[in-house]
Amino acid sequence: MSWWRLLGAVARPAAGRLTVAVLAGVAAAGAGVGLMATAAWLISRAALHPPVLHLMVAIVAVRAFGISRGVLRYAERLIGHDAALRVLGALRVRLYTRLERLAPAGLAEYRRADLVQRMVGDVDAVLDLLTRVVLPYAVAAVVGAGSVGLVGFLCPPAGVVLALGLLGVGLLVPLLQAATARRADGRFAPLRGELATDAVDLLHGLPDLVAYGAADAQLARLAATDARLRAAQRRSSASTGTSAAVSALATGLCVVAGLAAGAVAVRAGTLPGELLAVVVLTPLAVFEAAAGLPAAAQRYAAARGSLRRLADVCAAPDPVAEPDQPAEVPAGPHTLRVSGVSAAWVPGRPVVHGVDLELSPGRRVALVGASGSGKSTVAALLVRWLDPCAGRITLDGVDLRRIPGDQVRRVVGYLPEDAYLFDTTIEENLRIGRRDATVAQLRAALADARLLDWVDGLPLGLDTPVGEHGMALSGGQRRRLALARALLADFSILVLDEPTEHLDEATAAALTRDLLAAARDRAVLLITHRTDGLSDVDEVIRLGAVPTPVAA
Ligand SMILES: Nc1ncnc2c1ncn2[C@@H]1O[C@H](COP(=O)(O)OP(=O)(O)OP(=O)(O)O)[C@@H](O)[C@H]1O
Repeated sequence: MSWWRLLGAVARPAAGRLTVAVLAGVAAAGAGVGLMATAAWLISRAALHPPVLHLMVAIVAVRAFGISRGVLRYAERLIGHDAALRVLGALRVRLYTRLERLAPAGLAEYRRADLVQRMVGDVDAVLDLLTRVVLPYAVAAVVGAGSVGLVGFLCPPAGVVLALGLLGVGLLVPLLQAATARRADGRFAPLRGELATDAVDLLHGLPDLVAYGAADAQLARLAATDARLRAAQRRSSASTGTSAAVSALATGLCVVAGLAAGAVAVRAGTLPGELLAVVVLTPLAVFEAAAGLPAAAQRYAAARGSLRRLADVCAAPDPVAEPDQPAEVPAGPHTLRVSGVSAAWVPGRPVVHGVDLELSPGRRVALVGASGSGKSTVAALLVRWLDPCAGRITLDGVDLRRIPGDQVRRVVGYLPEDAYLFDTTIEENLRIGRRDATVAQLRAALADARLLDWVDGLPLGLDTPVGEHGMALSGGQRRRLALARALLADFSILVLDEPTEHLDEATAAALTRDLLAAARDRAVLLITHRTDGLSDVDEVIRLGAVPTPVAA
């Protein structure tokens, strides 16, 4: 998807508001030009001492233009920002929805900090694009054309001078600026993404970097990226400064040239003397409206770089293809059957081969194997984050490829090894599983995960904050809380990925026992490194080996 298509798609619902903002901007700038023209005429005319009644219309017009200019400018800002913020919101939702669809397999090539930079900084660039590029250019184009018409009507040569000056400031200077600074402006967004990634890497890895004495090298890398960003900013600022100077010069030249053309016209008798000031001073107000155009052109280049990065994410291919004609998820109880399945993250390089397993209500299956043997890949297949490259997975006889991923994930719940706990209360973390759960249901899930006594003993109970990444809890408590959340969501089939990783033997054995008991009549696939303590499961499947029935 190209960046302008993306912008068009998210901006369409706000097109009406944007148009009103442009109209208010045109009216405000028009009032500015009208104020200057009327005031110029009024001063010239007043110098001839006419009866004051002859000046009344102009006096009232000056007042009306002066007051309405401020009011209209306020309206333009208000409506323009309202429209742009709506577009921003729509773009953020679109990007988030896309990330949701891509995660996790489709995001492998992106760094997290860079994605955050895209979500925040690059999306914000759209605000700049609409309020500081589109609006000023639209307003300057309309007001410029109108003013050239007015001045040209009074004194054609002065109109030509004004038209040339406006073309110079609005088109020529931005084009020259783009030629000198386009590369620098377009590099801002990627360089900011790189800088964010380096900074987050440094912060996360700081203890290891300090322990190995490698912090200086990482800092040097960060400094080098920062230096490249500063160099780009310096180049861009130099070109902005030059453009501002050239624009000011062009404005001055236009006024002088307009004065010369007007004076010639007055001498030739084609322009009444009191209109000379109108011809000379009106361009000042028009150039005020056009003065921001070179900076707008620069912002355009930077915003285009940001939008391209967003369009890249939106155009990234889906890791799994959603069905054209989706099948209904059959009513429970559910049975998931995996037959001769192979899977690859990279096409042509399968990492699991010929896996068979069945998860029917109440059945517990353990999936064991060495690190890297593909256990988590099997989990990804079951929740349809990945489709098999050979073999078949069915849910109650329906091929999983025919069921939309979201619906599969309503039946099959995945509890990853590092289930994320949000930096909020125990209750809010549980409610991710089921938003509308009653307190009794929350307590029941905690009881099933053997966490209720501990929560009841806390001074704040369910309102206890868990800290960033659940750091205020022990490793075992974190996993039990994540399990309670999964139980609350009431999936028919639960895939538990290394739930006892990094726990001591006794805690791990107790947790495994508890979670298998808590799953009750649900089907459970327990992925684990540990081969001991699996006496409670019905079958142990060793990846790459023949399945070993443990109990009937
Ligand atoms: N999102 C991904 N993109 C690309 N390759 C991946 C992805 N996830 C896993 N792999 C690759 O698939 C292979 C199997 O990895 P997987 O995580 O399934 O193994 P595992 O048995 O769960 O390992 P561990 O026990 O260490 O967690 C590895 O070679 C890994 O590099």
